[in-house]
This record gives sequence, C-alpha cells and structure tokens, in this order.
Amino acid sequence: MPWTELRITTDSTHAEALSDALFALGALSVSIEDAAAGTQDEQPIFGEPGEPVDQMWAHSVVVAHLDEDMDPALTAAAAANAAGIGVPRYETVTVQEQDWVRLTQAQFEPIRISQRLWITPTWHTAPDPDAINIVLDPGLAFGTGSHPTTRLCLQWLDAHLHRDERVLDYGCGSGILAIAASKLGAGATHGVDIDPQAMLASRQNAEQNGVGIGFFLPDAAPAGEYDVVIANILTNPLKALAPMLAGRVRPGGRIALSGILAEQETEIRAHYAQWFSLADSAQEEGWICLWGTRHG
Ligand SMILES: C[S@@+](CC[C@H](N)C(=O)[O-])C[C@H]1O[C@@H](n2cnc3c(N)ncnc32)[C@H](O)[C@@H]1O
Repeated sequence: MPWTELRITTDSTHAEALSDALFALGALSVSIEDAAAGTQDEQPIFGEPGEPVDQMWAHSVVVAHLDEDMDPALTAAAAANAAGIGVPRYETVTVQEQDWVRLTQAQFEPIRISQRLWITPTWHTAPDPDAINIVLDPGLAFGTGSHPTTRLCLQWLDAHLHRDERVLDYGCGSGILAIAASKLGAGATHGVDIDPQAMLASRQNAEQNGVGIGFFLPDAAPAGEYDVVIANILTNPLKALAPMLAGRVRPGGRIALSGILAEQETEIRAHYAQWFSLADSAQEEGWICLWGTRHG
C-alpha cells in the first residue's frame, strides 16, 4: 500500500514545533532535514555523544509520513495552527511500498578494511572466506565499519597489534574494535561504554563472532593496565577522559585515539603530551586516528 510523504518547508524557529504537532496529529514518522541537503549549501550538524544537538538548519524540511486516511492539506494546516504559524509551503510525494528489509540490507555491503580484514553482514557470504571476517549487522550501537574513524582504528589494530597483547576498547559501541582485536590475536580483551545499549550489542556481536570478551559499564570495569588502549570517542570526551585512559596504559604500552577532526589534532596532542609520545596519525575524510607510546 503506498502512503503519502508530506514535506513542509520551514525555518529553524518552527521546525521542532511543526514536528511535534505532526506526531501529535498521528503521523507515522517525522524527521527534520536540511533543506539544502545534497547542494553546495548543505550544512553538517554534529553532536557529542550523550549531549543534545542544540543547532537546527536555518532552512529545514519537516518530513512526515501520513496514514492513508490523513489528508495532507488539512494535516499541514492543523500542524501550522498548533505551531502558531500561518499555513506553510509544502509538497506531497507518494511513497510506494517496498521491501524495506531488503532495501536496508542492500545499503550494508561487506567492507574491506585491509588486506586480511573484512566486516561482513550476517546476510552476506564472506567475499574472502580465508580473510579475518568480522560478522556484524547494523544495530543500535555505533560501529559498523561505515564510519571513517572506525575504519582508521581497525586499520591501526591490524597494523600494530601484537599477539597476546591485552587490549582495552574504551567507548566500545558495537564492540567492533574489541572483536577485531580478539580475532587478530589479542590476549585478554575488554570493552567499556557508558551506554547500556552498547553492552547488549557488544555482547551479542562478540558471541556471533565466537570471541570471549568482557564488556563493562565504566563503574563495573576491572582495574588494571593494558598493553593497548584504543578509544574512538570524540575530542571533548577524550580530553576529559585523558588522565583515566593514561592510567590504563602500562608504561611503554600504546594508545590509539580517534573521533578527532583533523583540525583538532594539535589540541589533542597537547592534551596527551604529559603521558604519551603521540608519534603518528592517519587521516580519512577529515577524521584522524593518532597513536603513540606511554612514557616509561
Ligand atoms: C564513536 S562511537 C565508537 C564505537 C566503536 N568503538 C567504533 O570505533 O566504531 C563512541 C562510543 O563511545 C561511547 N562513549 C561516549 N562517551 C563515553 C564515556 N565518557 N565513557 C565511555 N564510553 C563513552 C558512546 O556511547 C559510543 O558508543
């Protein structure tokens, strides 16, 4: 059964109120998009994990999917009335029914990380059965391999991890880095995250990959030092966590940090310099991973 997509053009002041009103009126789903998406004026808006995004696009489109018995013109007028504005500019699009599961799955193809490391969704046959294959589906936690920071960290692990080294994956999300470390031959491997959902996803993914890894919320994490600590978070949390992370790396051990934009590299280097010689970095799509050794 096809349904109607109602697209209301508005500004940053009224987008939220229109979105709330459309939900209240019974829309099946509502989202707010950048009206300039796909053009040169597209404006990326990023947020730190756990912190609300307080920015909104100056020109937004509120997109609502309507049930067949909802009239688009009446719904747009009622939403505008509830938001305290005149009837806005809108258009409607008919969305044909699709096989959403297949459509979603088609967006997640196997990802080659390095010569010998792949991430393969469960519904795919591994392109290289002899490779190290991390079997992972998109889920509720960050870390499918589609983001450059995850790939940079995986490439770092592939190139730098030594057999039997103890690894701590701080901010483990889906558990992807800890799982990769384990499959690459790490010794005891632990993952930590503040998000309980990440615990569930990580444990499930580790089981699916047949690796034994301990995943913990921060307060429950076992004490002790590791040979390698890897943390793909974001610059602000990485700065706040620096003394704690430094305390988790044995003297002479290594740290790899990502979730850092290229222009934030100097800031992070300066912040970590009292504990680490951060020698090298790699970059992809404006994001970097940098790594180094804990002072003795
Ligand atoms: C960018 S994701 C990285 C996920 C995965 N490690 C990867 O590389 O794809 C960052 C993760 O850090 C977690 N996180 C953010 N702040 C944290 C904190 N203070 N302590 C522990 N985890 C944190 C988030 O919940 C999120 O799962």
